[in-house]
Amino acid sequence: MSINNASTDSGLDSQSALNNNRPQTINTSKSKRLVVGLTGGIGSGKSAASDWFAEQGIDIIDADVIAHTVVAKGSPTLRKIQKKLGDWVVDAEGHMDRAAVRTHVFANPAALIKLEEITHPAIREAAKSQLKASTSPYVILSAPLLIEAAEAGLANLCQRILVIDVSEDTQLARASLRDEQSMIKIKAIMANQLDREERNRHADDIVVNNADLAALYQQLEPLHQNYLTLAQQLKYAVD
Ligand SMILES: CC(C)(COP(=O)(O)OP(=O)(O)OC[C@H]1O[C@@H](n2cnc3c(N)ncnc32)[C@H](O)[C@@H]1O)[C@@H](O)C(=O)NCCC(=O)NCCS
Ligand SMILES: Nc1ncnc2c1ncn2[C@@H]1O[C@H](COP(=O)(O)OP(=O)(O)OP(=O)(O)O)[C@@H](O)[C@H]1O
Repeated sequence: MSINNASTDSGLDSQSALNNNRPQTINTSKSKRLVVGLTGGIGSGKSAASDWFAEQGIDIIDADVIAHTVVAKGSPTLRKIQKKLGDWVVDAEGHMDRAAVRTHVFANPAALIKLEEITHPAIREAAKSQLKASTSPYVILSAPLLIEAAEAGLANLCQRILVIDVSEDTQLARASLRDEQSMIKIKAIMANQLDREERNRHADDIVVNNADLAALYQQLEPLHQNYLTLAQQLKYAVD
């Protein structure tokens, strides 16, 4: 069953684009909790957007953070990766050698698949338990591969998808400035992510983050109000 957002006026202007192809509906059969999936390519501004939602009191579940936690030193997930890819994935201190793994998997599609087959189920399980523990009016689930990793099922946990959209030039410039990584490495990661058009097609809401942070926050405010309304409707929906 799905319910309509009674006030179809979401308060969004044309710049803070609601994806017009998508009705303001939410699937109540999934959960009585509104989970908004937040996604975008590398360096698009997911963390900047998450930080703003967190300031509004919204719980954030960050798949990137979980992805780091599940491969902690001595974890079963790291042992599985080591068994699958080789002992070289672990450094002398027993930590995952992230730079070595990154270089290897983004140049070897088969190795990336092997890595994701191990990490994605672990990320999903951890995300599910964080969802259970969360208490805010709605929850943001931030994941770079929300749409790509359909088999990992993160998108299945979400009622709506919010995409942070940015031009590829801005993406490259911001990601390389932040990580001090070469354009080539960032382009290799981008090649393993959806292109903008395809990602935007899956969006319920789209925020364009080509300008400054103030412009980003200005677009997030009406979305936040809309999510609060949808969360209330979902809470009291009758199946
Ligand atoms: C390959 C790894 C070791 C590189 O680690 P590193 O510390 O250099 O990068 P980090 O994890 O901070 O990721 C940086 C960015 O790369 C992108 N990215 C990460 N994993 C992937 C992937 N499997 N496919 C495409 N892009 C990815 C994301 O935009 C992410 O924000 C690491 O990203 C990893 O273990 N990836 C597999 C787990 C995964 O899929 N994570 C994404 C969360 S759903
Ligand atoms: N509107 C903006 N104006 C200026 N800088 C920005 C803006 N949005 C984000 N940034 C900066 O760009 C960089 C990338 O943003 P952020 O870390 O939020 O992206 P991300 O989508 O979380 O990236 P990743 O997928 O790599 O984790 C950061 O240094 C951030 O401070």
